[in-house]
Amino acid sequence: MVNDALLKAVEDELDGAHCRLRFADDVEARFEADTQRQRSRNMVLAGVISAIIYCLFLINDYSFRPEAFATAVQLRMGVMLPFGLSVLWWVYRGVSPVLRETLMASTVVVATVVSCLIFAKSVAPYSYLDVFSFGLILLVGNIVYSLRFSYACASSAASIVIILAFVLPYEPMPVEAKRLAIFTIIAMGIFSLVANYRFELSERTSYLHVLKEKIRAGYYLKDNQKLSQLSITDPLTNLANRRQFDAVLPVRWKEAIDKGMCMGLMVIDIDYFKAYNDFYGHPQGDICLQQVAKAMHDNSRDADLVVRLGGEEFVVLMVNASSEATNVAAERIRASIAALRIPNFGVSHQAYITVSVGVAVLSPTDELTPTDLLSAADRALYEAKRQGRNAIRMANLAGSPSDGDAAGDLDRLSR
Ligand SMILES: Nc1nc2c(ncn2[C@@H]2O[C@H](COP(=O)(O)OP(=O)(O)OP(=O)(O)O)[C@@H](O)[C@H]2O)c(=O)[nH]1
Repeated sequence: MVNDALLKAVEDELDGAHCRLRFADDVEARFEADTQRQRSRNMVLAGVISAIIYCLFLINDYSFRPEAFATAVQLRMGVMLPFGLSVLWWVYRGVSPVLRETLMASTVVVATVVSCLIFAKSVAPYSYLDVFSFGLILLVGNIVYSLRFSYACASSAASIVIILAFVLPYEPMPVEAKRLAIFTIIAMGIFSLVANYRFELSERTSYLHVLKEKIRAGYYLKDNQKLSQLSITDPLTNLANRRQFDAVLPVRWKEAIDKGMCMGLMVIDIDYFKAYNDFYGHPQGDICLQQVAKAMHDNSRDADLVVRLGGEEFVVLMVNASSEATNVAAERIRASIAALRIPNFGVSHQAYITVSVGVAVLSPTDELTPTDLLSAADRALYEAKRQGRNAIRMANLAGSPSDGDAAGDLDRLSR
């Protein structure tokens, strides 16, 4: 379910959560998926503790009804214990929610039957006192297991009917004691069901609140990521903006020093863009900037940072690029923009939009700064403009990996 729909569903549930013990199907499925594992584990732990205590009741069997002790051992250890442990193993392995609740509720009913059989088997004088303890079985199902409310109601009702069926015809027990025991058991059943209801309701309501906050936190995170992305992106061209360039350049510079790599930088400026703007108008100028930016982006490697510094000036930052590779990349960009064949009637009827590129490549050291690289590329751009535009010029830098690159070669490349 997409988060918007889920959030709406959760809010709807919260609006009506004061008495509902089942969510709409989508939210219920999510609730089960999120809580099932922990719930099964809790139930198994509660089941193991209850099984131990159930078996410890053999001590009472031994002292109250020694003549039925053998039967009690057989029923508690030979029937109830294997049945209960099998159910717990099954639940631990993972079953559907319906089967989990049914299996756990069945242990309550089977424990009631087993306890009633032991009780009915004995005619010892105080054996009937055991009936008062049957209410504990209801407490286990409703509070210790915390069965879902409907299963708690069903298993409590079934257990009470079974107890009535065994206790009412049991002659050695005085009528007053029967009445008191049955009242006590029914009262325990009702009180524990009230607690069970409130527990499930608060569990579900808390879950909804937590889920709602989680979904909202997800939104905030996404919004923050979006905002961060916006703050480092040029809105017109979607290229990186100057802020991103200023943040990334020192990092890549340091990385290049550490790894002994060289760094290439192109400063790219659209030729006669003022004339274009004056002739076609500012909105058309924006479209032209977008086309030029796309060509730059499409003709750069993913690892290169393509930046709109401002106006019609761009930068491409290349790490681990030799002079030759940087020049080839610069030429690819220059040629791709010329190939757009965007007419620039502001200059002449034969003119098209072109760019001039200043290139600088060097191996960063602690003695140099990123500004040295930028200034050198700027000076090279000025040269390219001065010598006629639609050209690439390479800065002649001390420390450049190929100082000897001749401007003449670049001229040939660029024309
Ligand atoms: N449409 C548009 N124009 C812009 C934007 N930013 C800067 N400009 C225009 O870009 C033009 C830059 O002109 P100049 O700096 O004179 O450079 P040029 O005409 O390209 O000349 P050379 O660089 O010497 O080839 C100006 O007309 C600015 O108004 C923008 O975001 N959109």
